[in-house]
Amino acid sequence: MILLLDAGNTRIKWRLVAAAAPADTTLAEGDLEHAGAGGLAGVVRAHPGIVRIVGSNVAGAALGEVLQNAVRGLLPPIEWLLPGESCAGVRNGYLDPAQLGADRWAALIGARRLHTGPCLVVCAGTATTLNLMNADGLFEGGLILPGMDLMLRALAGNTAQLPLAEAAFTPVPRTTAEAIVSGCLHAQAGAVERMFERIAGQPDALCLLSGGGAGQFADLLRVPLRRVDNLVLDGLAIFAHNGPQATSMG
Ligand SMILES: Nc1ncnc2c1ncn2[C@@H]1O[C@H](COP(=O)(O)OP(=O)(O)O)[C@@H](O)[C@H]1O
Ligand SMILES: CC(C)(COP(=O)(O)O)[C@@H](O)C(=O)NCCC(=O)O
Ligand SMILES: [K+]
Repeated sequence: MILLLDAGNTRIKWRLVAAAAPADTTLAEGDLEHAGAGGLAGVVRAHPGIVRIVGSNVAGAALGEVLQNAVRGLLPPIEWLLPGESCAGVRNGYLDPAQLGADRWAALIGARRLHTGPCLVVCAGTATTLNLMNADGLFEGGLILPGMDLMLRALAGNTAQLPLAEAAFTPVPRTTAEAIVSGCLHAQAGAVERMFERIAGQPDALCLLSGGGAGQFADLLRVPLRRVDNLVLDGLAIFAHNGPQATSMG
């Protein structure tokens, strides 16, 4: 079995897949808090038969080291996905390919397997990223904005009168909490819809939406939409089976 790790800025998501391709069957999955990252050892011990760990990490080298130290002596070094020029049919259009977040790169690799038409790959996590990929598998570029929770916390933490709001989306808000929540949801959904306009006229254009925050604004989106549980882990599974092995970091 291969243990896949998606270390994001809020949580570490993990998934177990078979060592032989195709790896589209999830054998087990879960998540760890950053503070509990050492618990990766427990995940490995609880699932005998893991032979490799393949991961992406955008949460810093220190967290990568904690994860690596947790499994030292149990398994070979974690193979970290590092964004490059191309992988599994996806080409990286960033001016400096290495500058792209490893999670965005993995999500694009996962997306390409699910849809070969033009797509907007949206990952709603700590940050929300919107990534445009054309029908040839070229990642053309994309956007980064604060995720919904970050937007809410930025308002609460930097104003005198605004609370950390909890409310439902309301078209024309008449309370502060509704105004905040609806404003931030419009910002998330609006960014998606505006970016999707770039491909909307093309045949088979699709928005793929993934990430822990996806459920907060999925219902608001007026675009052809497919929800995917975790595109980053999907892409890591493909990388694990197709990509170069044994890249270590941290
Ligand atoms: N159990 C959970 N723990 C933390 N965040 C959660 C949970 N369930 C949903 N969320 C939402 O998911 C977001 C984090 O999504 P995730 O994809 O894990 O982010 P990241 O990849 O940046 O760590 C949070 O901002 C929150 O809105
Ligand atoms: C944009 C991100 C912070 C998203 O991280 P996440 O919300 O998934 O934790 C991460 O992909 C990142 O640090 N990217 C590097 C810069 C870039 O992709 O251009
Ligand atoms: K994200």
